[in-house]
Amino acid sequence: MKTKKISHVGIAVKSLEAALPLYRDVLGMEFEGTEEVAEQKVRVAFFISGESRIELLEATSDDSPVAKFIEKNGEGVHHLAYEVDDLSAAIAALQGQGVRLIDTEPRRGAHGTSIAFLHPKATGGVLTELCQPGKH
Ligand SMILES: C[C@@H](C(=O)O)C(=O)SCCNC(=O)CCNC(=O)[C@H](O)C(C)(C)COP(=O)(O)OP(=O)(O)OC[C@H]1O[C@@H](n2cnc3c(N)ncnc32)[C@H](O)[C@@H]1OP(=O)(O)O
Ligand SMILES: [Co+2]
Repeated sequence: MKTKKISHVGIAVKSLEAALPLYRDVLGMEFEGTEEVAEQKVRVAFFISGESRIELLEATSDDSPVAKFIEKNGEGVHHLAYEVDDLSAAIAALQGQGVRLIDTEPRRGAHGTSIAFLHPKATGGVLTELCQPGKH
């Protein structure tokens, strides 16, 4: 498996609306819009940063991974996402290397991507997402 660029950095926030001015008006980043990703129980907002993005994540329910994360750690960096060309092949390669995965099948991510998470216990405490654009 070979990762390409950093697709995005996911940041857990309590409220997208409250966090938006920092990224758009203080840091001066281009705001791409918001989207709900029901399967992940999040609402996300994207900002463009060069060839990568910042993904703000707001929980849409109490049992959302993001709600649990904020309860435990407060707001902050939640995950790193790398782009891959072929997510199914990447998952198979990781399984072949015995890497602990959260998702053994591609799931639907934001703006039509296919995504899969590696377990933070397998990645030195960094929740890691693989992301294939325009697949789902
Ligand atoms: C929209 C989409 C997209 O980009 O397109 C997204 O990004 S969706 C983004 C939101 N979706 C996700 O995050 C889906 C993948 N995440 C998950 O399945 C879950 O959050 C897990 C990572 C498996 C953790 O859930 P679990 O119920 O096990 O919670 P837990 O608090 O008991 O955590 C188990 C251990 O993992 C650690 N842990 C939990 N979340 C972590 C995180 N974000 N980064 C690093 N470590 C983390 C905890 O501290 C704990 O370690 P200790 O045992 O040492 O205390
Ligand atoms: Co993400």
